[in-house]
This record gives sequence, structure tokens and C-alpha cells, in this order.
Amino acid sequence: MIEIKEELLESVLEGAIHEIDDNAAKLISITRKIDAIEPLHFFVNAKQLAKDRTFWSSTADQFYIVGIGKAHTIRADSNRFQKTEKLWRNLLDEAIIHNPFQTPGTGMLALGGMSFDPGIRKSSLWEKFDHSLFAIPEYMLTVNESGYFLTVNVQADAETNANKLAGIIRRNEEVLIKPRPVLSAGPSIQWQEEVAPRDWMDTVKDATEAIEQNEADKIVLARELRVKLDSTVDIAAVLNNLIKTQSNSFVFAFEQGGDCFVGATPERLAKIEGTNVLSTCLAGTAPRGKTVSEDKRIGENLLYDEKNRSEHEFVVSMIKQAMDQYCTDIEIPDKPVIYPLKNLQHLYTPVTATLKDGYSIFDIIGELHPTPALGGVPRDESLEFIREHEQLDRGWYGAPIGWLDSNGNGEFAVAIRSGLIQGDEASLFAGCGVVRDSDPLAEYEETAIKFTPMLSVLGG
Ligand SMILES: C=C(O[C@H]1C=CC=C(C(=O)O)[C@@H]1O)C(=O)O
Ligand SMILES: [Mg+2]
Repeated sequence: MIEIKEELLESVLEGAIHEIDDNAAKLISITRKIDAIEPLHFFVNAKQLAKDRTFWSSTADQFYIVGIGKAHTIRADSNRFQKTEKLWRNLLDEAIIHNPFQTPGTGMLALGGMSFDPGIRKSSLWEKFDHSLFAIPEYMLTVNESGYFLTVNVQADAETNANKLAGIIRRNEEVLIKPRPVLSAGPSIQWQEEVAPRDWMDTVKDATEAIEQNEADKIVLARELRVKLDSTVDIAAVLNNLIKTQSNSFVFAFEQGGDCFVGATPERLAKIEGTNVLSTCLAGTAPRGKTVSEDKRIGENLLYDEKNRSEHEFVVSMIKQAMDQYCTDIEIPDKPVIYPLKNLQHLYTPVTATLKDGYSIFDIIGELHPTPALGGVPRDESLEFIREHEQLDRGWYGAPIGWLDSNGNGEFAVAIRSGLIQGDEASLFAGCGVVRDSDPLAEYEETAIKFTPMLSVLGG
């Protein structure tokens, strides 16, 4: 990785191109500080460049990344965590990176996600989404506590004319940073249909019986809701509404060839800053109350409810064990607290640790996914049950999505409370942890509430 320090776009580009001493094209990455701009305006403006867009925000931290287009793509099927990491490292070794700022989330980044289960054949619904797909965007906005950063990533070779390239970049940047485009109000729903709800409840019953027979201890089962909208969905409007309504969440969108996977998940899988590691145990669910006192009562009951505590405990003990290989100083409180969201509340246990030397975020997420909040216990047996009985292709639902930078910082969430939008149609997904004393109707109702964050921003 060659770092260069010149300030002007033209001269930085010229210097970078000058570094290229063989015939191969190289990826040049240049980051500059810019004036404040609404991340969603940047996202909307990008429509004029007709490129796939990526949106990531941690609403609790006021942290945003918006990626436009793809300067480079990293794809992997089998062995995807190791393969993606290797390809990313190779790319970093070759790239010419100019980032004087070094705050997490700036500079050359890979943004992307994975499917829940690479062991199944993709259905046509998810055909545009690889089992692992990361992109280094052409243009990227990062907003964090130290300001607004614009990164351009561009392929160039020794023959590239720096001034000409700088001209193209500047014209595109002008389009992207123009303020105040109008955000639309969002779609409304024409009809919606739950996919085979009775069969799904039968499957929950089958899962409890499998657990009764000691075939597994916990199995997470998901279902799908099909939605038809009155018009092609404006993703920016959906994101705007998710940001406004879903605090304490990661609001995300990944466009891929016209389809878009979008959602607002409360579940962090792993965050790494330097050697600090954060993870989250999130499992066990109840609705919000209509009054403050009812809400408090429901929360108290959730904290002491045996069924929900057992759902939660499976996640805590698995994460504790999984982190042990890669981390020291693992700290996990011995009791969960309530994590309130707009439509429901969860049991929540935070995990902090220190990353051991020589390991990366890929090691952590590769070990954690799927946690028993999305897969089950034991992992292999529960995944086998899901493959055999669940009547849907989860695609990227329930899987790691996020970003990582060239300094090893990054954050991944588990893509729940989400849906795949295809023009004026959408598939929404929601799941729940089935344990020994799960009641199919109660699990059905729990998943129904889990659809509401997405359903309400689609106009439901
Ligand atoms: C699988 C989902 O939620 C998981 C995360 C939190 C609580 C859960 C639960 O209580 O069942 C689930 O394990 C989903 O929202 O689709
Ligand atoms: Mg549950």
C-alpha cells in the first residue's frame, strides 16, 4: 500500500499514476474532507449517475456511509470469509491509497454482505445477490463525528491522463454533492400476502417436536410476506422513513442490478475499532406497551420470562465461546437488559473484548455467523432442519452485512427487519427462535410484529 500526501485532486492523481510502473491497471483511492451534506441527498443525486448505490448508517452513532457504483467487486461462494479476506488484502497491497484522515470508515472501503446459507442453491428471487459480494464504490461519502469525507476510487494505468480523469471525477462529484433534492413521501401498499402462514406454524410445531426428541435445542424459523406497492419503490424515501422511525438500529440498503435489499436491524454482529471488539447478544422478544406503565410491565415480564431467557442464553453462551479463540478480555454481563425499539423490545447483552494479534473482523464474523439468534443450537443440526423445512430462500436476510476499511476497522450487522425490493414488489422476512416450549401461534404473532418496521415504511 503506497500512501501519498499531495492535496489537489489533479496532483494526487498525477502522483498516483506516476507510481504505476507496470502495465497493470491499479486502483487509486483519494479521500478529501468536504462541506456538510445530507447523506440521503448524496444517495438521491447518485440516481443521475445510474449506478448501484449502497447505504449504511448506525443511527445511534450518527455514522453514515453512502457508496456509489463499483470500482472493484469481490465475489466468493465457498469458503467465503477466507476468500473475501484474501482478495481484499491483495487489493489493498496493490492499491494506491491517499487518505490523510485515518478515522474509521474513511479511505478505501469494502461494503457488502453475504447470504445466510451458501449451502443452498439460490432461488430466482435472490439471483442478483451472490453468496458473498463486496464492492469498493467509485464514490463514497462518510459522515462521522469528525466530519464529512468524500472518497473516489478509480482504476488507472500508467497511460492515464490525470487532468482528464480529474475532470470526469469533478463533474460527477458536482452532481453528487448538490444539496436539497426533493425526497418523496414513499409508496403505499396495494396488497400484501403472508406466504403459507399455516404451514409455517406447522413447521414451528415440527421444530418443537424435534427439540423434544433432542435433535436440537433451538431452531430459528423465518417466514416471508409478499407486498405489492402502488409504484416503483423510491429507496431513498424508504431509508428516510427508516432513519426517522428506527433509532438504535443499522439502516441499510444494497442495490444490485435494480433490486435492493433494505432494512433497519438492531442486531450488531461485530464492530472492530483498532483492537476493540464489540458484539451483541440479541434474542428474546416482546411487544411495546401502549402506555409507559404497560410498557414497563411487559419489559419486566420479558426479563424474567423463562422461554425468552432460554432463547437469549443460547446466544450468549455461543458468542462467549466463539470469541475466545480470537479475543482476550472478553466481558459479558451475566444478565440481559431491555433493548427498546419502536415496535418491540428485546433482551440484550453487550459483549466487549480485545482482538488478539493476527486476527481480523473476517475471523470474528466467520466464527459468529450464524449465531443462535438466526440459526440455532447446535449449529449444524439446526441449519439442517432449516434447509429441510423452511419454505423460503433467506438470501441475504439474517446474514452479515457491513463494511471494513483498509486499517482493519469495520462493522457488521445481522440483516434482519429487512426486505428485498424489486420494482413495485417486495419480499419481507421475519424469524423467531423456537425452543422447547414455543407456541406456534405466539411465534407467528412475534414474527408479525417483526414485519412492522419494514411494512410501515412501505406504507402499510
Ligand atoms: C430472526 C429475527 O430476530 C432474531 C433477533 C432478535 C430476537 C429474536 C427472537 O426473539 O426470536 C430472533 O432471534 C428477525 O427479526 O427476523
Ligand atoms: Mg423470540
